[in-house]
Amino acid sequence: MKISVIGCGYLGAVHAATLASMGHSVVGIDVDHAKVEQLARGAAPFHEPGLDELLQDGSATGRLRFSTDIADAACAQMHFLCVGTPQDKASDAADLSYLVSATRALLPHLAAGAVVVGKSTVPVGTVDMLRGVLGRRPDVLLGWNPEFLRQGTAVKDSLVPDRLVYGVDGGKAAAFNRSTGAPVGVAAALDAVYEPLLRAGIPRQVCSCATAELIKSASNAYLATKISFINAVSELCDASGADVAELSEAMGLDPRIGNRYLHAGLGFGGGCLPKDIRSFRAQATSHGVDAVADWMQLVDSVNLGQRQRTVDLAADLCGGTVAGRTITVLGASFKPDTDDIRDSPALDVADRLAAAGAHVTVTDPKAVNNAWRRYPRLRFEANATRALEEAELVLLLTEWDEYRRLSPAVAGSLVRRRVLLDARNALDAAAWQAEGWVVRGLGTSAAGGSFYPTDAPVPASA
Ligand SMILES: NC(=O)C1=CN([C@@H]2O[C@H](COP(=O)(O)OP(=O)(O)OC[C@H]3O[C@@H](n4cnc5c(N)ncnc54)[C@H](O)[C@@H]3O)[C@@H](O)[C@H]2O)C=CC1
Ligand SMILES: O=C(O)[C@H]1O[C@H](OP(=O)(O)OP(=O)(O)OC[C@H]2O[C@@H](n3ccc(=O)[nH]c3=O)[C@H](O)[C@@H]2O)[C@H](O)[C@@H](O)[C@@H]1O
Repeated sequence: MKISVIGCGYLGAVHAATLASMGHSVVGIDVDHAKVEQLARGAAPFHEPGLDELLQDGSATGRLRFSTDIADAACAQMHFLCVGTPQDKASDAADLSYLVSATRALLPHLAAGAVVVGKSTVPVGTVDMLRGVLGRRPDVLLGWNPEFLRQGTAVKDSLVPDRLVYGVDGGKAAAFNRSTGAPVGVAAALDAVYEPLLRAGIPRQVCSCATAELIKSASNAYLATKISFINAVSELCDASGADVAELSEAMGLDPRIGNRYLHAGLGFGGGCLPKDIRSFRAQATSHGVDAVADWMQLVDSVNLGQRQRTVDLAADLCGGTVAGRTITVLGASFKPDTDDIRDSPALDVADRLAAAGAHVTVTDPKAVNNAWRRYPRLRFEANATRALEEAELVLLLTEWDEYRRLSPAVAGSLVRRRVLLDARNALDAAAWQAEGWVVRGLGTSAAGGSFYPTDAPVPASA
């Protein structure tokens, strides 16, 4: 099928490349000339494992090309909208201006009966709004197919997704021919696009556009909820002498709970979860659903609280203040296996430490080039060994494999003081302690012995 993908960032570039790998003829359109030029050369403009190979295959087979000219989308019958929907500068709501301008730009190039499907994450009601933008083109079909890929595993997540969601006008009842049961309209077009995935047994759920929009928002809100829940509990663990890693491992063994997104630490960042929970909050508020709005507010504040908790713990480990201390931060990206620094918890913490007077060196295997210009207070060093030299405190803030594999003995020979704050609870604390390191984590610093306050009243039964 001839397909256009409008917006070739972290989502769109991967979507375009995976569609080409499924045998479709794809043109990716973006307004960013540098990005398009790089993609056209078969080089991903960001670090995403497996993407370079897919781009090169697509270009070698002639099935994948990129352009800055929206007129090049005219050859396609199917168009995927993948532009950004960042947080509005003045509120919690999503900024839909890129979506509106991309749809307006596409409008004059739509063939008769074309299908336009959005993949960007949007507030409920966006499809209805865009139908207005499409205006006098009742022949054009519009639907929503939210995306659930994660950066760092985006190629695999696209080729083997957990599920496909199709939001179509009229929902499930309108998506299939009453007598034959065959899909029609947007559902039929999406089935044709994803035929190899459906053949492999990937489940697809067909629903109304409003439901599809909310499935995506609610999914990210739930993931964020799980993370903030365990992080709130981690604070209780610290206050009571329990260990959150052992706690979450045991909780996760219950299949009704599961252990994924139950890893306590510095919390979530990135270009999606933070802005999506704020957008969800704004949606709930505008629909008068206070419970969801309050819930999202709490999830957000617990998450941001983890950053200050880490800064406070760093000060404790430096004897009360970080001012004048030499600190090394391992990790700058918002999670491992990506160079994306959007709302990176690691950089936020590093910058707060520098603002408090510490001399902070940040190292990262991939994200240094993205970060150094935006954080003038921080010193960047791509080489972890050099970054560790003379440190009085080491913070692990993004758990790249390279840092998980660090030898405590070698690291110990580089630093001035063997003090480690593992804010991702990712390292083997015992192995580091055996090399003379003082190790603290978030919710994992139970020092053995009782934390029962000595002045607490003795229970009557004791
Ligand atoms: N990054 C991710 O892992 C995922 C992102 N999403 C959603 O996908 C959407 C895009 O996110 P990202 O790819 O991360 O953002 P991004 O910022 O990396 O990419 C957006 C791209 O759209 C381009 N663009 C803006 N206006 C345009 C226009 N009028 N015509 C053509 N191109 C235009 C930009 O130049 C940029 O390259 C967001 O709604 C996000 O929430 C959904 C699932 C996963
Ligand atoms: O809408 C999106 O853009 C995407 O957002 C997330 O994907 P992503 O942000 O790429 O990365 P995740 O692996 O979900 O991690 C998000 C953040 O949560 C943190 N995290 C994750 C898991 C955990 O147990 N604890 C934790 O703190 C990570 O360090 C990271 O900062 C969702 O997982 C995807 O399903 C969704 O498609």
